[in-house]
This record gives sequence, C-alpha cells and structure tokens, in this order.
Amino acid sequence: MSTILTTENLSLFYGKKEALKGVNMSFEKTGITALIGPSGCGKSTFLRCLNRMNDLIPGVTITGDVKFNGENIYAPTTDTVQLRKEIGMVFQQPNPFPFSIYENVVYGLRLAGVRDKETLDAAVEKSLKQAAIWDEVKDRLHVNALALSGGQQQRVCIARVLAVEPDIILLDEATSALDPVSSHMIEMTLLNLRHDYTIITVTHNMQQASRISDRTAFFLNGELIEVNDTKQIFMNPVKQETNDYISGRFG
Ligand SMILES: Nc1ncnc2c1ncn2[C@@H]1O[C@H](COP(=O)(O)OP(=O)(O)OP(=O)(O)O)[C@@H](O)[C@H]1O
Repeated sequence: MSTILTTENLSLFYGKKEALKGVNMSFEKTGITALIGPSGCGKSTFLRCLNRMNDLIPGVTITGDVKFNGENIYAPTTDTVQLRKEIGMVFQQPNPFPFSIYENVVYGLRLAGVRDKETLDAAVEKSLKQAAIWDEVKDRLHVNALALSGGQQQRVCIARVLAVEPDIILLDEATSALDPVSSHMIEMTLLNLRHDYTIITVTHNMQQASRISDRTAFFLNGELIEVNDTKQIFMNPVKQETNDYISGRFG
C-alpha cells in the first residue's frame, strides 16, 4: 500500500499558543483514519492543516511539512484552490449553497469551466450515487438543497466534494449534528468510499471510530500520542494516556 500524505514535524501556533506539537503521521491511499482525543487536543486544527484551511485564520504560524504525493503543500507555489479540490472537506454543519441540489453538486466543475451538459449530468448522477442519496433526490434535482433534511444536506455536501474527484476527503465531525439514522447512512457511505479514497475523520464518537475506521490516531494537548490499527488502539493500546482516554477516565 502506498502513502499519499505525510506530515513531518508539523506544529501550529495560534498567536503564542502551540496547538500542534511536531506531529509526524502518514496516510495510505485508501481507508479511513479516525482522529480522536479530548476537546481542544488539536484534532480539528490538524485536519485543517491538511488542506491549508488554517491559512485563512489570522495570527496562525505553521512549521514543518505536509507532503501530498511527495510535494510540500505549504510551498509558496501551491494553488490552494486546486489543493482543496484534491483534498476536499466536509464540515460539522451541513453547508449546501442556497441553490438547487444539481447546482450544488456541479459547483466545482462549473468553476473549473466544465460546460457540457452531458458531462455535468453524469457527474451529478455518479456523485449522488456515491454519496448514497441519488434514489432520494433523483426526481427533484432542481429543488433548493436547503429544503432537504440535515442528513440529506450532508450527503449532498459529500456529493459536492466527490464531484471534483478528490483523492482525500477530510470530515470534521460530519455526523455530530445529525440524527442517528442520518449518521448511520453517512457511515455506510464512508464505508463504501473507503476502497477508493483516503478518508480522514475527526470524531468525538468512539463507537463510530471503532465501527468505521481502519486506523485511529489519538491526540492529547496538541501531540499525536499513538496511531495504529483501530482494533489495536481500542483493544490493546500501547500508551497509558490512550488507555485512560478510551476507557473513559478523562475527556
Ligand atoms: N481560531 C483559533 N484561534 C485561537 N485558538 C484556537 C483557534 N482554533 C482552535 N484554537 C485552540 O487550539 C486548541 C485546539 O483546538 P481544536 O479545535 O483543534 O481542538 P479539537 O481537538 O478539534 O477540539 P474539539 O473536539 O472541541 O473540536 C484549543 O485550545 C483551541 O482553543
């Protein structure tokens, strides 16, 4: 299995506060990695470093490297718009644009200059199928996406990310604002996608991490404490801090 993404000694400061402390981690070309740890340990900060979403926050300093297919994404020549297509992100709150379902899904393709209707139609069908929402919306592609339920909106957001054919999908607590049935549907979607994409998901839900992820990384106070196969982390962690966290002693 080959590596697609690595972080090397990655540190991040919000002003003077060090929120990430020299994180070294690598991700394979397929599979799901869950990032777990108590509130404020730096999971979301780490995730946002992986497609340069922290660049948008004033006062942030980042040191170390993030290499995507061997290239440092923090190089001054990186096109961040292109980077965020290749490494797409799904947020905690579903955030469809106030347009039709169809226009949400083709948004990135239109920005990239794709005009051919057949190409756009095909991308809409493929992405909505991959996001496991095609059957629910195929007869109303032109209704406003905001008219859908939260869980449906989140799957449209996943389809919007998939339409631009990313390599990596980052999810920041993408099911925590959803009801259990919708969360389950998203989990099933991710399990189907894991064979073709690198999926990295931040979650507070340890059951979810153990159900869907292949690997789990435990963070504490900005440090990566331990990363391993999910079974190993939950059944037989190496580090005492990991054991204390997964057995509910803190966090
Ligand atoms: N924009 C910001 N400006 C200043 N400090 C921040 C900012 N975002 C996060 N932090 C701080 O950085 C640390 C890590 O935050 P982060 O959101 O990455 O943690 P987390 O593990 O994802 O937490 P949670 O599970 O609560 O979302 C926290 O102490 C947080 O207060």
